[in-house]
Amino acid sequence: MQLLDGKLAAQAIKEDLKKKTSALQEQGKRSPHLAAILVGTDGASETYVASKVKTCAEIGFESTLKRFPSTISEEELLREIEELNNNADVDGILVQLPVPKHISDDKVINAIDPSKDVDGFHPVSVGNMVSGTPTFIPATPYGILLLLEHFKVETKGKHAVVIGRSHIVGTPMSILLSRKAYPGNCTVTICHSATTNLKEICLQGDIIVAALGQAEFLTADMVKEGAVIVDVGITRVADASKKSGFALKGDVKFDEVAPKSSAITPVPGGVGPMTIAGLLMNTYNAYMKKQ
Ligand SMILES: Nc1nc(=O)c2c([nH]1)NC[C@@H]1CN(c3ccc(C(=O)N[C@@H](CCC(=O)O)C(=O)O)cc3)C=[N+]21
Repeated sequence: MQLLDGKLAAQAIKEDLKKKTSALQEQGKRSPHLAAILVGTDGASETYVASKVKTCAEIGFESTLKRFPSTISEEELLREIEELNNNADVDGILVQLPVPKHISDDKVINAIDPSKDVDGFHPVSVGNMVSGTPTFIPATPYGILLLLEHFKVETKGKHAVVIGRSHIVGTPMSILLSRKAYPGNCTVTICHSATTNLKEICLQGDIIVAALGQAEFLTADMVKEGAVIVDVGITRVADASKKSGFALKGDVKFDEVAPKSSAITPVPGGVGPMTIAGLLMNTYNAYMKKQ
């Protein structure tokens, strides 16, 4: 069993971006700049955004974190996005989701200039991905592709089973894995809450991407011997023995699935760090497109 170590793969990508950024600075150019908007004080969102900002600093990217109380109006938030759209020194804009209920996700996503849409959620980015001329791929699927590439996982002709059909992970992941380019060229099955024979389908999977958001859902009896397992889930489960009061659990029951798999991502330290790597790659690409 090979551990698909996302921390390690993300480190290699970060080092590469750091070198590229120093080269830009030596030419007297400014650095790529990511602007993140965080609304409210959700614990997990705080952690992720802090991690994105910290990683920018590590590799020499500029970053701006704009924080707003959960009482901010939709109108005001849209104005803030517009301001970042018009700021020529900002390459990538990310609005950490979820936003409070009185604010429309769709309006927020649509407000972002597609040339700065490093999350890849804007309809223009989605359209470009589907029509085979991707501009920005959502960070998590992008990170997973980079991870498979880093560890040279064979994907051609494999049956990939994607569990979950979210716009952020399941849907784009299934599209990307079906493309001809490596890593891809898979036969893809998407499973979801209305799938009746999930276990039978999973047992056929050479590659399983678990992205349904249910802690320890995928068990050993659902997995074929030698399958490659990508665990996208990250759920905080109460755990009194931890200083934080919680443990992070993936969508895969790691201890029993790992021995059966040929390769598997851990949680934490798997897809999470690669999501950040995907976001930084998108930010760098946004910067380069403007040059
Ligand atoms: N507009 C938007 N873009 C996002 O990309 C986005 C978002 N909203 N909302 C929430 C999800 C979640 N997400 C993660 C990023 C890093 C880790 C990560 O680094 N996780 C660490 C553990 C971090 C911890 O201790 O909690 C790991 O898996 O090793 C996880 C999850 C980005 N998201």
